[in-house]
Amino acid sequence: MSDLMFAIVLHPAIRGEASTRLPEARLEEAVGLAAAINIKVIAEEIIQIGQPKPSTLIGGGKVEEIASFIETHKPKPGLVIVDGALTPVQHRNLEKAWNAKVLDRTALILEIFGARAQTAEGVLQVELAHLDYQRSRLVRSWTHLERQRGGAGFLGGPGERQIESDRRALDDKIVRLKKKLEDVRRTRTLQRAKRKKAPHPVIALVGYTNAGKSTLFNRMTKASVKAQDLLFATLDPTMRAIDLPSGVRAILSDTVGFISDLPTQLVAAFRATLEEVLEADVIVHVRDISHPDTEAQKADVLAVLRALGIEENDERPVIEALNKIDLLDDDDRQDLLAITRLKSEADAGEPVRIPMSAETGEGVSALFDAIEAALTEAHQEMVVRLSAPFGAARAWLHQRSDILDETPSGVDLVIKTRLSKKTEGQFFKLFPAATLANDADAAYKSA
Ligand SMILES: Nc1nc2c(ncn2[C@@H]2O[C@H](COP(=O)(O)OP(=O)(O)OP(=O)(O)O)[C@@H](O)[C@H]2O)c(=O)[nH]1
Ligand SMILES: [Mg+2]
Repeated sequence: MSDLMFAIVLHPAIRGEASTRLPEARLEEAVGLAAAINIKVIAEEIIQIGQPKPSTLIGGGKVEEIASFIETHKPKPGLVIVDGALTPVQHRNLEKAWNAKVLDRTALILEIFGARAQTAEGVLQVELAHLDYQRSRLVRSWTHLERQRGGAGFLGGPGERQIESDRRALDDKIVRLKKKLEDVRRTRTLQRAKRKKAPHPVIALVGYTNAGKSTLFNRMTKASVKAQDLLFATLDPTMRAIDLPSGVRAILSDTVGFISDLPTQLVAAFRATLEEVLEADVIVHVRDISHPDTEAQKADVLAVLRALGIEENDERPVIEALNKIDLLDDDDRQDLLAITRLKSEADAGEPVRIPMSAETGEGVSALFDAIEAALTEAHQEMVVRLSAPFGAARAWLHQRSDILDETPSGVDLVIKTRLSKKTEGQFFKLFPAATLANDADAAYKSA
């Protein structure tokens, strides 16, 4: 087993396949992914592929060359990572030819998520995604075998029955796992419901893996004077209460990093974990602006957000934190600062962009200000007149909003609060007798 620690990483560059990235950068990313789970990469190579081979993807000569490298190299690599998609047949044939374990990109990402998952829910989710992946392989290889056997005229061989029973065993496991996951989720939903009662806005950090989300999370929670995680004992470990410069308390949430070609099984599985993102009041998209593929990474992140159901026309404010400016040379840095200044004035529909460095702290206070501004915009201050009897309406507002002031006015109550457009809509639908008042409202003033 120990030679599984030593790996070869291959990036198949298939001719004619559109990619926004250079194969060199993709290979480098794959090597970085392997390193993330402590695999020692002893060789890496870009494999040019003119015509993908159905049986092995990679051409026969190259397969043999790699086989003999594996055979003779000390220590012998027990793992080959193929940074692309392999069909089940290609997967099996390559493992046989190389006498080594083969992981394609999806399998590699599943391994990493498996190694990183910490909460009970996370572990179950990854396991489920894994089984799902295995099952899809089985199904596809089964149909393939069936076709082959059909041609050769011996249907119903032992291999097929084996696969059938494997598949049933997997199905059973999947059902059991889903049930367990449901139990864990029910508990979490209860916890979330409790948290909902606290009227604090949620700020979600999202971004490509390695963009600097956790570094920024740590800096922001430290920068916030009264940062503490005692407020809600049930918060996930990656959520903290922070106080914004104006004193408004908010919940900051760190999230799992995104990556290009995130396996669909994982997007589905992590939907629940990413619920915080779905319900956040402000989304901070953390970008590694010093990375040569920063634009492609941004596109990937937006694609995953879309897959999660966050559309481009979502009215929620998005702030781009252009991180790692400390790694830019002077010229690039000046250009970036100039462009972001121009942009913030020109494109009203574009996200606010803040150049910053989570490492040095530069720009972090500007980011705080931008978050604060976005929150204020998302949560308009308003004065509402509740006519008697107002008990239910008042309780409803207390549960869902930040009450700034309450003043009796005759038998009525005038409440000053901060509401998002959505909550405002819900409120006036539920309590049509309530009316919007103004600060200048005479009744309010004279009350
Ligand atoms: N030079 C520099 N390095 C940074 C900066 N921010 C983060 N890093 C480094 O970038 C690497 C990744 O940072 P993380 O905060 O772990 O990134 P992440 O987005 O949380 O990554 P995942 O959790 O894998 O998605 C670390 O080595 C950080 O030290 C920055 O502003 N400047
Ligand atoms: Mg992180």
